[in-house]
Amino acid sequence: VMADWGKCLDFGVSIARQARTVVLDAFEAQKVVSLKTSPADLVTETDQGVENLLISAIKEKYPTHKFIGEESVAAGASPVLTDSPTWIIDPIDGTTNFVHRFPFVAISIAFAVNKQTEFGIVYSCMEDKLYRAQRGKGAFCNDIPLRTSGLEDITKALVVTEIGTERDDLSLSTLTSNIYRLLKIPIHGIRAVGTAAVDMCLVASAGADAYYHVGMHCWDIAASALIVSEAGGVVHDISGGKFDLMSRRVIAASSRTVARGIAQVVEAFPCERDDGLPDLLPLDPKVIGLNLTSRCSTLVQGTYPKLLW
Ligand SMILES: O=P(O)(O)O[C@H]1[C@H](O)[C@@H](O)[C@H](O)[C@@H](O)[C@@H]1O
Ligand SMILES: [Mg+2]
Ligand SMILES: [Mg+2]
Repeated sequence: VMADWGKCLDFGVSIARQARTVVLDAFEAQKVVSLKTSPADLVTETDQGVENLLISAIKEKYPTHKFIGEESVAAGASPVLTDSPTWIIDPIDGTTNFVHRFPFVAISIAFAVNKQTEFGIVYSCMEDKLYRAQRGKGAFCNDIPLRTSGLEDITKALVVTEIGTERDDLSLSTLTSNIYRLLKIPIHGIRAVGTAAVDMCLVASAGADAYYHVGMHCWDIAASALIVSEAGGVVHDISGGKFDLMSRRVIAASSRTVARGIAQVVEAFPCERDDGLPDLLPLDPKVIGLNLTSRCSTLVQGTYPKLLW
């Protein structure tokens, strides 16, 4: 029988609401900003404070549960997802927006058991939009049911993506040529809100038709990936194959057709998986009928083979 994690979800919503008041109070205040992996990868005391607030509240109620938190990982914790009940937390998604007071900042909380996401919560703090989904039970924004646009025709798509924090030539040339190739399809347009979690919730709520990105982390999208699929959307790897939460690549879309259209023109740049495993080629045996057993031990330099089906 499927365990009902509904009470756990309710607890998650209650601590997300508490955390939002901390974010709102800090939003106008002076901030101490530190750098992480690049001059564009920022972190503040509020990121760390909110993560500590969430983790200590959860530990008190569920002492055996595990955590993958963005700022805990930045401080050295290992982001390996086991079968144990695990909370995957991004305390502030959109830290650069937060620092600049660009009003799109989200708290993202996902909960996984046996490596399967059971619920996801994304609180877009300045908009006061609390998105949530429980596996098999639909997706909601402030208790209103969500459905994606269902769009099939990519030439009518509004696509969201992110600029990310990479500033090296390979990442930036891949990223900008992806935008160029998408616009040449043509599509209606491209937007970047500055938080992956909100980008994906826009797909779930039909405000956009697809989101794609290479370089974000599991904590950015674990919650919103479930919200998109519970809203009737699809979530795939950037190649069009099977989505892998730890691979740092994703396409979330209104339909498989739109996802396929994006997979055909965008390319990935190599980036280290969240779980530190050697990068698996995004080959979904079902999709290409291959019997793949060995892992791809080295990154395929440049771009991944196109997986068109
Ligand atoms: O603001 P954080 O939690 O660091 O997440 C952002 C990430 O750092 C950026 O690289 C992405 O472009 C954003 O979409 C993430 O939201
Ligand atoms: Mg984030
Ligand atoms: Mg963050």
